[in-house]
Amino acid sequence: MGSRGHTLMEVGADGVAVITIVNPPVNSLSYDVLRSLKQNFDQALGRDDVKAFVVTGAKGKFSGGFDISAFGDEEPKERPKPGWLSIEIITDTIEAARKPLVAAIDGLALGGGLELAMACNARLSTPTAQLGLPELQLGIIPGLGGTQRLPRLVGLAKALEMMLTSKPVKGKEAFSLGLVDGLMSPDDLVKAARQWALDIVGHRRPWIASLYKTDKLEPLGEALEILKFARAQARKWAPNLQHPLVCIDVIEAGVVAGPRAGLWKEAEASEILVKSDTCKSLVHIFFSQRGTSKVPGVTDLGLVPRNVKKVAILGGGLMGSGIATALILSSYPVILKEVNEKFLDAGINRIKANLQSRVRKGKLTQEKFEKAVSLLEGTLDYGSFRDVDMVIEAVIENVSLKQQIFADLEKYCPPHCILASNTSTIDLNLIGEKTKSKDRIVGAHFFSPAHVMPLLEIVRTNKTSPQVIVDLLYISKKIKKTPVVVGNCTGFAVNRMFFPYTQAGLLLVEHGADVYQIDEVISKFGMPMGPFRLVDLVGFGVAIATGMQFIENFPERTYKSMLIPLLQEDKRAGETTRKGFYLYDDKRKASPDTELKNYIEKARSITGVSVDPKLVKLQEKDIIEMIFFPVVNEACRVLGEGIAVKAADLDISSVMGMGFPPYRGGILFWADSLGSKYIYSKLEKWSQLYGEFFKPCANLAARAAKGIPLSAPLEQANSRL
Ligand SMILES: C[C@H](O)CC(=O)SCCNC(=O)CCNC(=O)[C@H](O)C(C)(C)COP(=O)(O)OP(=O)(O)OC[C@H]1O[C@@H](n2cnc3c(N)ncnc32)[C@H](O)[C@@H]1OP(=O)(O)O
Repeated sequence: MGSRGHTLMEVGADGVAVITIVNPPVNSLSYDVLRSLKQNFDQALGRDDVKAFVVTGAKGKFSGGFDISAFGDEEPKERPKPGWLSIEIITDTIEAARKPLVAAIDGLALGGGLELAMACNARLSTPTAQLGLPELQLGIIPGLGGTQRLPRLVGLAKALEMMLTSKPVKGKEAFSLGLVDGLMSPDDLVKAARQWALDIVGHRRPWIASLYKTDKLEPLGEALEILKFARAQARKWAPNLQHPLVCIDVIEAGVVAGPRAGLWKEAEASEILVKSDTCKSLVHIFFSQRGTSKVPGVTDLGLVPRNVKKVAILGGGLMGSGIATALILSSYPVILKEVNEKFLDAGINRIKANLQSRVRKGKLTQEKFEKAVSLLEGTLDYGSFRDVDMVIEAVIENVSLKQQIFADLEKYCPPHCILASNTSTIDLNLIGEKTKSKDRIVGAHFFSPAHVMPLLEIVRTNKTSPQVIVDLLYISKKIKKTPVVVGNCTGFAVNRMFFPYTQAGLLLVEHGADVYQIDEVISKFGMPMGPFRLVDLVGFGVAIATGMQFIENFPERTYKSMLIPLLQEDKRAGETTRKGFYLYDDKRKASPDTELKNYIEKARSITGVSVDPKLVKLQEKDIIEMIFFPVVNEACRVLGEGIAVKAADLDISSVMGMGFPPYRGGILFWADSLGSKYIYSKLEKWSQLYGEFFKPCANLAARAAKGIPLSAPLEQANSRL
């Protein structure tokens, strides 16, 4: 690989050496950049005409932090021992230099970027720059002194909050916290930083080494209490993760034994964490999330997204109103169409309620609320569809209704208008059957609640034009969703992969496993909720309707249980009826129901299944495998059929669509950590014991036979067969 960035140094007549980090797109700190920085620095330290330094980043960005793609470099020659970077370079060379340094921060200073800035003797930033230490999101801790310097600049409580939540602060807040010393406009930034540096030289401003500041640190007793509280929070928020606790330990070492001891502990812990499975998984998620918008044959054609100025939404129900909320929040004018005044009012009120809830949580100002509402217009006919650029249909899942709607849309919308459906299961070719506009029909499958959930499944048929996909990819970025482009099939990628999730649960329960134990184990694994709590939330009406789709399309591998229909017969249809697999109180808190066993017995007698003693006494590991391996199996099918472009897209879909724990890297990344052979052999065994539902698919079987990872590209798997 070629050079990964460098720094540029320019020495002015004023005696200030300005070092600029140049490594597009985010000026990350690669080893090349760090080496170049050190060279510049060493050189200028020896020059008599240099009195002081300013460090800044090219093109309005200070630095996005250490180069994440270099995490995997096993033993780079540049990293001879722990602490080489953070102690020898950042602390003993830069912070301890005989000439002062000022950081000029525009755009962003994240992770190692902010850590470098904190080692400078002062920091100036623009009011909108983002400053933060998001390392925990990657399974590591700040490793260039951030755990030591941030608490000394902003106090322990705030520093812990910033590190544990990974959330950056804006320049303006950073100034009020004491993290930066002055705010400047982007145009004045470097000039002001030069002057600041000269002022330090001339003793007109203090020469501060952040590492030894103590005025912001809380007194020891209080500090220990804060750390204790943070530990309790970290255990509660992320019970499966070690590194937040390691971060707190490292911070504590600095507070108790002094910052140098803290630096050493930080360096040693970083060395271990960067090699951990958690870090590898989270780095995989970081790059995979950015990779979903690179679609071969679509985004490599040089197409430019068209300007979508106005969107129409059909249907103001839960989905339609959520989608409208997401769009107006991102400044898209929206027309909401309903069939009568009553439904239209209800839809508009739902949208307003979505926005108001944001205002209440402090996430939206009243002014922005009003602006968003002003972008919304209600209608009962197609009259105003003349100038819309995109329509999203979000009516009930009824094929003939949708066919009629799309035929109407073709008549009333301009010929360039994108015709999208939010269907979660129905074949798009069927929906567009009565039109001649198949090239502009596309699926825009949002997840409920649409204004909150981060995933957008973009479904293309073999007729959808690449331009339409490019347009939708752009819109998804604008409305802050992660897009994943998938092919057309029953359930598309997410619902199809996860339909065995509930089914596996039902199969286990009919064979004697316990509903509540399954949910508990699966939650502990890291899912937001187990299969039974989830189906209660979704509601049995929807669950049965989608179940029917799967029975129709994949009869051989659908486990047919009567348990949910039996419960529904008794008006137990999930959370909305206060009874499903759980009982719900006024506050929607779920508790187990002793009556459930009667229904299970009845279901068992209908299916003719008897209790299997082995499945009554399942270990945690068995439950996890029996619930998730069928999901992995379906993911392999989706991949094998080309419904998903690459395995990483399914990892992102599982994390963002279903809440699969990101620190396990997504469904297939996790599966690969166990091995295709192992998963195959388990599924094969269960399929003999419990039927076709578990039968490994051809793609999985082929990979297991050759020992190829499930995430390896398809050509690789095929070519070696
Ligand atoms: C030792 C130290 O303590 C360890 C560290 O510093 S770890 C790194 C800490 N820094 C971070 O976690 C920041 C990570 N980056 C981000 O959050 C976001 O990329 C950002 C806010 C900087 C920019 O966001 P945005 O403008 O939406 O652009 P985004 O698409 O995310 O990134 C642009 C490109 O830069 C890459 N990139 C961003 N940050 C990177 C980094 N730190 N290292 C390597 N590549 C990076 C992305 O992969 C993407 O590449 P692509 O164009 O090939 O897909």
